[in-house]
Amino acid sequence: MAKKLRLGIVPYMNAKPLIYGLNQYTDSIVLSFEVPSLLPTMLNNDQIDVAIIPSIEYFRSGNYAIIPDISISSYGTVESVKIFSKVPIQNIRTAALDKSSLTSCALTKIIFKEQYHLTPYYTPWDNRDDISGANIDAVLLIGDNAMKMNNDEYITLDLGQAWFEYTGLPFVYAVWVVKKGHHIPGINKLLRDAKEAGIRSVKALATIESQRLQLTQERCQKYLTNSIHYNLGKEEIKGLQTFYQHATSLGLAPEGMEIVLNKS
Ligand SMILES: C=C(O[C@@H]1C=C(C(=O)O)C=C[C@H]1O)C(=O)O
Repeated sequence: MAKKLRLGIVPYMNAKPLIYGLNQYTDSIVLSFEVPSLLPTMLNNDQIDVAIIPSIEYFRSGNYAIIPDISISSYGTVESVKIFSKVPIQNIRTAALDKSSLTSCALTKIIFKEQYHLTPYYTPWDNRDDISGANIDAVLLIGDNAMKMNNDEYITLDLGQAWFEYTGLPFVYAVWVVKKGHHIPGINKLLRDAKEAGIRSVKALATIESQRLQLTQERCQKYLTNSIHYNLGKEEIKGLQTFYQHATSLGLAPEGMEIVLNKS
């Protein structure tokens, strides 16, 4: 029997439209679900062949080629990448950053430093911990945990919105990648077709996710159609390059990396 293609993907609602169309390939594809910060290591260790990885990691590594036309992005409000603060944003002195994230941790540092002139003391955050009892001013949460948080108890900052106000550009959180030189015939088309099928089925997906997360169907559908975007066109590439420039200027990524798209 031919070896199955191993895909690594984040477990959050935002990624579901990208994999919905792959359900029909259970004989030839196996999906592994893991938090974004761990997927690059799995790819490097050859535990998987293709992965959705945090965009910052693409620039840190230099070892990957990006599958064209697909991303997890926002064009303004993202809803699921948020600072939850106990104090006004300008007064944050200690901030804990979701350990599951890499890109949004970098984005937090960029927005805090460049927009708010803040350099808080940063610590990692395990999202099983209790925020109200923790000795920190603010927490960055991403994904389903951020969606499920009660906004009323905190001052919040939506980082997709903050980025858009700052740059006028979309923000790219994650991209599908393969290791450079790892030729997987047909992978670009397979993942693009899957994305298109997922987007066509977004209503059904929102219903499934609303039950899983105990959120309303309307909220899930709005999130998957208005907040999260799945293209990687000219504007998103510009957003990605602009993020990379800010990241290098703060020492969060090495200089000299190029955007390389996967050919097959
Ligand atoms: C928008 C999101 O994008 C995610 C954020 C990531 C990060 O911060 O490293 C990585 C993958 C994406 O799934 C989210 O999960 O809320």
